[in-house]
Amino acid sequence: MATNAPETPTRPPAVILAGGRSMRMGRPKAGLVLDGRPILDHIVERLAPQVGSIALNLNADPGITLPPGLAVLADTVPGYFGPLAGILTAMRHAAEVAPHAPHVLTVATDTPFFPDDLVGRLSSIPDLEGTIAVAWSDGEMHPLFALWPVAIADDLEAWIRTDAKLRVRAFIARHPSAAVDFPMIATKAGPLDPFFNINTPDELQQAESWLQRLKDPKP
Ligand SMILES: Nc1nc2c(ncn2[C@@H]2O[C@H](COP(=O)(O)OP(=O)(O)OP(=O)(O)O)[C@@H](O)[C@H]2O)c(=O)[nH]1
Ligand SMILES: [Mg+2]
Repeated sequence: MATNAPETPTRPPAVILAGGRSMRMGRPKAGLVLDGRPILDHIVERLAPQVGSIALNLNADPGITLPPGLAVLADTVPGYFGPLAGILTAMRHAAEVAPHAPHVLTVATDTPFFPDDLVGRLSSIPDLEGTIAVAWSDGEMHPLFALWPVAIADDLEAWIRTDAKLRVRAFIARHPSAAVDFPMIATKAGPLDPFFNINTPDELQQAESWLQRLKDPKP
């Protein structure tokens, strides 16, 4: 989605990762509805103030009308090679739409409570250039929430074409990286991990419950 903001290091291009098969959910996660609205609306709303442009990485029809103006990108290396294929697609897209942007941001379509200061904090690490800045919370890495140097796209493509396991963490370990820790969100029902992600119908119900708690006044 085009916004009026220029592409600067603090307003990077962004890609929403939704290219998986959604096997556990049983239907495309990009087509989920949360709080009566498409989950993509929640994601785009949170992302738009933080980034210069937004595209959506998808490999199948999500079965809904997409938010207007969202560029849709199929994997540049087709064959469901996993999230790294989505990250590569994001890097290739960024190189096209924002040739001077050193990084591209990725977020996942199934993680609706991600921080509204995600980009600000990821891009504030020292020596950002050439570094993968990755979100953490509660002692866990969230490797799909990261700023990726576009310059490592060819290395990633070679890795996808040759590595058997295709683990995102293993790819990150090949490059300089920095961890940025995000706090839990306080709710009346206890702490909510901002990177709570929805994989199953049960987790979709949990997300609905968290949303109602977030609407309550802060404890
Ligand atoms: N581009 C792309 N993205 C993928 C692929 N596999 C998973 N992803 C994305 O990676 C993220 C994490 O994957 P999961 O949460 O396991 O989603 P999923 O693979 O669709 O769901 P399951 O089939 O239930 O594992 C999600 O945003 C997926 O859309 C793939 O082959 N290509
Ligand atoms: Mg998966």
